[in-house]
Amino acid sequence: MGALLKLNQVERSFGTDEREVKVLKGITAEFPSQQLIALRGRSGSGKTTLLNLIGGLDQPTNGEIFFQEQLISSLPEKLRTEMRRCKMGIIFQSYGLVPMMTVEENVEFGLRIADIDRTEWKQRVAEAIELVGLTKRKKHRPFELSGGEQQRVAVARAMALKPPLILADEPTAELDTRMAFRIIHAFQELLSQTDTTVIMTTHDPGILEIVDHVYTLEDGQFAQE
Ligand SMILES: Nc1ncnc2c1ncn2[C@@H]1O[C@H](COP(=O)(O)OP(=O)(O)OP(=O)(O)O)[C@@H](O)[C@H]1O
Repeated sequence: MGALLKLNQVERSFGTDEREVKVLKGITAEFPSQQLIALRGRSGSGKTTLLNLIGGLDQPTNGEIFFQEQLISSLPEKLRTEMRRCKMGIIFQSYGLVPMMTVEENVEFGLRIADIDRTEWKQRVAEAIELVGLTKRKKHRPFELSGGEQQRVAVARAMALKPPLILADEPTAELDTRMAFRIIHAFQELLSQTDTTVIMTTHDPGILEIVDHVYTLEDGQFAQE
């Protein structure tokens, strides 16, 4: 099989005419399976915009995005949602947890909507919650947890799915160094056992050093490394 994800001259602008802002100006790249990839760039450089496009939460102004060799950038919203639920783990602050559900229920819900066989739920949920160190808090609801703990629930929800692609926007931003590396090692373990690729935004120099590849967004394009 070819690359897991291909971006072909992807552009995204916001606004029109003289108020138009060109955020992404032609991104071309290929991302294989089983990679831990970091995306960096200064504030406003378009990292979140790019993750939204890859996750099908937004569509490019021009250009194409292929995921598992399927052109996803022009799929209708319903199909993009289905693809995201089944094949992507999303760790974004705005892609929130369900407030009325406990930690366990939130992680299980991700499996339910992805149509994962019910017999696998219990073990996958317990494993993922253990990986992010929240076993003692599994009966709590999100509002009873700190920001960093909520972020770890989102990580567990994505990890339990074991999807081909995990997209994570600053997944370690609110965590202390020890917990941040625990999460990164959990990503590494997942991708050594499955075909998962993780694309995450980060500014953390320690993390940038241990990932497989770093892409830097500069002036709407990937800078040459
Ligand atoms: N829906 C939108 N409408 C108008 N402008 C937008 C929209 N979304 C993003 N932008 C603009 O696009 C630019 C890039 O934003 P984006 O959130 O992708 O940056 P970022 O690199 O993730 O920044 P940060 O590191 O601060 O999170 C910003 O100038 C932002 O104002």
